[in-house]
Amino acid sequence: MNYYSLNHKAPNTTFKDAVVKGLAPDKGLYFPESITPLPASFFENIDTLSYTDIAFEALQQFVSPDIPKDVLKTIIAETLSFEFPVVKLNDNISTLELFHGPTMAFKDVGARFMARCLGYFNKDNTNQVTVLVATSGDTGGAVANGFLGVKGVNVVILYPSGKVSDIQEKQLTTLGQNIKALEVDGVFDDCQDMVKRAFLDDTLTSKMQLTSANSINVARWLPQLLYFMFAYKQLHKTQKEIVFSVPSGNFGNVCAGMMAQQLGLPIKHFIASNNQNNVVTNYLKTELYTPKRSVQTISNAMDVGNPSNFIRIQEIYKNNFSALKENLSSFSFTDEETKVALKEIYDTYNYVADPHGAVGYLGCKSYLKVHPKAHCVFLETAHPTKFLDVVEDVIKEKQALPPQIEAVMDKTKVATKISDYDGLKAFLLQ
Ligand SMILES: Cc1ncc(COP(=O)(O)O)c(C=O)c1O
Ligand SMILES: N[C@@H](CCOP(=O)(O)O)C(=O)O
Repeated sequence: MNYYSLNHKAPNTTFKDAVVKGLAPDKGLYFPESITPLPASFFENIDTLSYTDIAFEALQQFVSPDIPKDVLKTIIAETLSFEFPVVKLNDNISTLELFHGPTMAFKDVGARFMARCLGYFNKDNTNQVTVLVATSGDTGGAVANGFLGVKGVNVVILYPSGKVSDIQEKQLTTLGQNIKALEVDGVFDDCQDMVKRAFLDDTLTSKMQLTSANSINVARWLPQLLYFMFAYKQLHKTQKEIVFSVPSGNFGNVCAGMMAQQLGLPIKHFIASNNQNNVVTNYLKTELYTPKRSVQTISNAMDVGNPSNFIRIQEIYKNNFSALKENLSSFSFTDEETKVALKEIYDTYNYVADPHGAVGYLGCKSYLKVHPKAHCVFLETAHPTKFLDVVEDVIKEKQALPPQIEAVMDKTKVATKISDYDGLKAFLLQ
C-alpha cells in the first residue's frame, strides 16, 4: 500500500517510509491510497474467527508488501496478547473494554504494533530513530511500554505539566533506558505543536531521523480499527443496529472506526463523545471548524483543542458535510455530568467506569433518546484506577489496583522540564 499526504504537496510513499517519517515532508498526515473492502462473508462469519485472524485480514492490505505475511502474523500475535471483552449493561448499551493491555488504555495496541513494525524495519540496526510523542495522558505510557528496549529507537515523550493523572505520569516517566520524558509548561496542544514543528526543523532533521508515535503515524493509528471489528464479532449475532460512542480527543480512534466501516464493517453510526473540548461537536452544529486552546477536565486524555485526525475524517467523507453528519453525531459534556454518569453506571449496573468511558456512556444516552432501537457500544478506553482520585471520590468505594498499575506506583519520576520549542530542540541536540 502506498500513502499520500493530506497536504498534497509531497510525493506518495510506501508504508515503511510513512511509518519511519511519521508525518509527510509537507507536514500532511499520511492516508492510504486505496481501501479495498473485505468480502461480505468475512463479516458474516466473523464470530468464527480469532482476534489474530481478523487482524491479519484487516491490516494486511495496509502494510503489504513492506511487512511480509509471516512477519505480520508474528507482530499481530505479539500485539494482541490480551482480551477485548464487550460487557452488556442493558438491552441498549454495552461497553467495549479496551484496557486489558500492559498500560491499561486503548493505546497499547497501536503502540505495540508500531514498535514492532519499526523494530522490523530497523532490524539491521543501521539507523537510529528518535520517536517524538505528545501525550495528554495515555499515549505516553503506552508508547513508553511498547518501545522500551527496542533497539535503535529513542523515545522522547512530551506531556503537559500537572495535567495528567498521577498514575499516567508514573507510567511515562519511570521506565528509563531508551525512554525520556519532557514535562512541558503548557497544554497538550503545545506539546503536539512542538512535535509537529520539530519535523519541519532542518537543524534537527539533518542530524536525526525523527518520527511520531501519535496517531498521526499510520502504524499507530490503523490498528485501532480492529476494536470495532472485535466488538462486532461479539455482538453481531444478537444486535442489528450497532452504534459506537467513542470518547474522543485527537479523533484517531473514531477515525479508525470509520476506516473499519470503509472495509465493510456494518456500523450504523458513530458518536464522538467529547468533554468541554468540543471543537468537533461545534463543527457538526455550525459547519465552522474553530480549534481552540484546550481546557482541563477530569477526562484529561481528551483535553485536545485541535484534533490531528479531523483532517483524515474530512478525507474519508471527501469534505462532504452532509455525508459526515449522516454517519457521525457528537455531544459534549461537562465534568459535573461526567461525575453523575460515573455514579449512575455504578449504582445502576454495578460497573465501575473511568471518566472517559463515562463521557462515552453519556453519548450513548443522548443518541438513544432519538434512536431507541439502536444498540450503543461505548468504548471504555482506560481502566478506572488510572483516575483513582476522581473515581473513588465519586463512587465512594476503594478500588483494588491491578498489577499493571501497582507495578509503577512506587517508581521514581524522571522528567526534564521545558517551557517552549527551544527547550525541546536543545534537549534533542544535546
Ligand atoms: C482514555 C482515553 N480516552 C479517549 C481518548 C481519546 O482518543 P482519541 O485521541 O483517539 O480521540 C484518549 C486519548 O487519546 C484516551 O487516552
Ligand atoms: N489522548 C491522547 C492524545 C494523543 O492522541 P494520539 O492518539 O494522537 O496519540 C493521549 O492520551 O496522549
